[in-house]
Amino acid sequence: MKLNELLKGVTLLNNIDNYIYDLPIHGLADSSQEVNEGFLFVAIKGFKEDGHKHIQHAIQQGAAAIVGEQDITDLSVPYLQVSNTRIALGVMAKNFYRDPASRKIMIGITGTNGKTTTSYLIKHLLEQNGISCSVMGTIQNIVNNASIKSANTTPSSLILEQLLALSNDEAVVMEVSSHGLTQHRIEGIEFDLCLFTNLHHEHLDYHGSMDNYFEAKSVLFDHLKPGGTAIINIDDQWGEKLNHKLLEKGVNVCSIGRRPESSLQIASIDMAHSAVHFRDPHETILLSPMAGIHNIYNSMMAYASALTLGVPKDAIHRTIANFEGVEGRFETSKTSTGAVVIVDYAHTPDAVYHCLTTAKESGAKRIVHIFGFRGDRDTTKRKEMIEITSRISDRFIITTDDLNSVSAQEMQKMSSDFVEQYGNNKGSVLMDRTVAIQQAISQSSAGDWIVITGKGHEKYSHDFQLPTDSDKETVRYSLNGSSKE
Ligand SMILES: CC(=O)N[C@H]1[C@@H](OP(=O)(O)OP(=O)(O)OC[C@H]2O[C@@H](n3ccc(=O)[nH]c3=O)[C@H](O)[C@@H]2O)O[C@H](CO)[C@@H](O)[C@@H]1O[C@H](C)C(=O)N[C@@H](C)C(=O)N[C@H](CCC(=O)O)C(=O)O
Ligand SMILES: Nc1ncnc2c1ncn2[C@@H]1O[C@H](COP(=O)(O)OP(=O)(O)OP(=O)(O)O)[C@@H](O)[C@H]1O
Repeated sequence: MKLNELLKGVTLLNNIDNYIYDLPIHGLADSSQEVNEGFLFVAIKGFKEDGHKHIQHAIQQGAAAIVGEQDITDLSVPYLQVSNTRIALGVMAKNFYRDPASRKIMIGITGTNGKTTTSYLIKHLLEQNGISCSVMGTIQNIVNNASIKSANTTPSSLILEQLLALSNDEAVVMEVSSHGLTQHRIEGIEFDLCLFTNLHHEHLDYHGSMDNYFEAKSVLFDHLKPGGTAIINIDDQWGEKLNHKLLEKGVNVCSIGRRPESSLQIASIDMAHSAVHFRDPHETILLSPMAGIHNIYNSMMAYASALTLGVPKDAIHRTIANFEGVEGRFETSKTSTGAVVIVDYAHTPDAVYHCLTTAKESGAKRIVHIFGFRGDRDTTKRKEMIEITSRISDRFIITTDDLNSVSAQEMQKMSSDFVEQYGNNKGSVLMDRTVAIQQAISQSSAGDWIVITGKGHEKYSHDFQLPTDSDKETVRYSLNGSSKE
């Protein structure tokens, strides 16, 4: 592609000679390590590194031109200065891959909790009803039915355009994180549906306040196509705020909630059968295929999405029933003594609350909760998490999650202090995650529920005593003596 085509929609801050616009560009890279002959290298000032420091490396690798933010004049290849390289990268990636999103049904989901679950539910409903669907999110990306590892919940704009170009699927459902939004990873993408699940305490280390976090999430809705629909849980206070904001702007909103003004109004929820009765406009019953009130909301969000895209109601009701759940989300095993073991990805106070409450509502007589804190991540949510577990569970064990740059000793001390201060005499600390799980399982009996939260589908990032790589494997090993299925 010629440089002038690539630059459509990009405002340059410096003057370049006209002949440069004819330069052929063979590829785009935002990492100097990925530059090949004839590529354009985009220098990004990141959180850890400054891409501008790698411009010479990119040129050695064969870069034909450089885009950056700094005022640079002495390069051996053309230099194009822009005010924001993350935005420019999005626009150029869209041009380079010829805007694949414009030929697809695009669905974006944001919110603190429920994005992954809702996206898998939507994929299921669409595919069962004849619409092939790619998924991009935390666990993996799935394109043309093949799994592709995901490094981020929301990929960089370059990877996103590459995945979209690869996809032959008719629809794409993607999780859109607040980091992704503030870092312009969806620059240039327009969505047919934008969903808001809820907003709770999370990532305040990054956003500073709930208001900033909300503003970051709201940006997704600026990416709605004209005529697109916003689907919002207005039982969430931030969802209600977003609903007002969008209605004032004249956006189509399908709101979900208990209030009479909800487009899909919940009349009642029957927890025993995971069922929601709603007025649609006549009373309808939707059965959630997964336990817990949070999953009833996730199911309603998916229902509203499929309905808006034209899937008939009866087909949705029929096909939602055979949804098999999502890896690492309330995954259930049973011990030989009749105790229940849950592996769940809850790592926010609200998710922990929902997970433990669901265990209780599902018949737990005694809950043993095993979880840990992530090093270097939002430390302000820890107290709330301990308060919640000490209120709902009968016993809790703080163990190791991802330490990141924090030492095991420091995390152990912090955990012990928190247990002592806020643990209501129910907590203890056992840093080896695998031993904590194994002991809890071996000491359990019928009626006990061992709820292991935080890691869900993820592999361990530390070595532990048992020869296992994830909570699921540790549970299997503790139950059967082997970590394999
Ligand atoms: C803190 C953060 O969000 N970082 C994201 C950001 O990285 P960055 O641009 O700051 O990267 P950097 O390492 O400082 O490097 C700057 C630039 O120098 C370049 N470089 C670097 C080295 C070199 O030799 N040559 C070179 O060119 C890099 O390629 C990069 O372009 O942009 C990258 C591309 O989009 C992201 O992959 C990366 O996510 C990191 C891995 C991350 O962990 N992010 C988390 C916080 C995150 O984004 N999480 C959300 C989900 C949150 C949730 O659970 O809800 C997500 O969407 O994943
Ligand atoms: N609608 C919801 N409301 C509150 N908690 C939820 C909801 N849906 C799921 N959860 C809880 O949050 C955990 C993570 O769910 P899920 O992966 O669907 O959310 P997510 O938004 O994708 O999370 P992340 O951004 O961390 O990947 C679940 O294991 C469950 O405990």
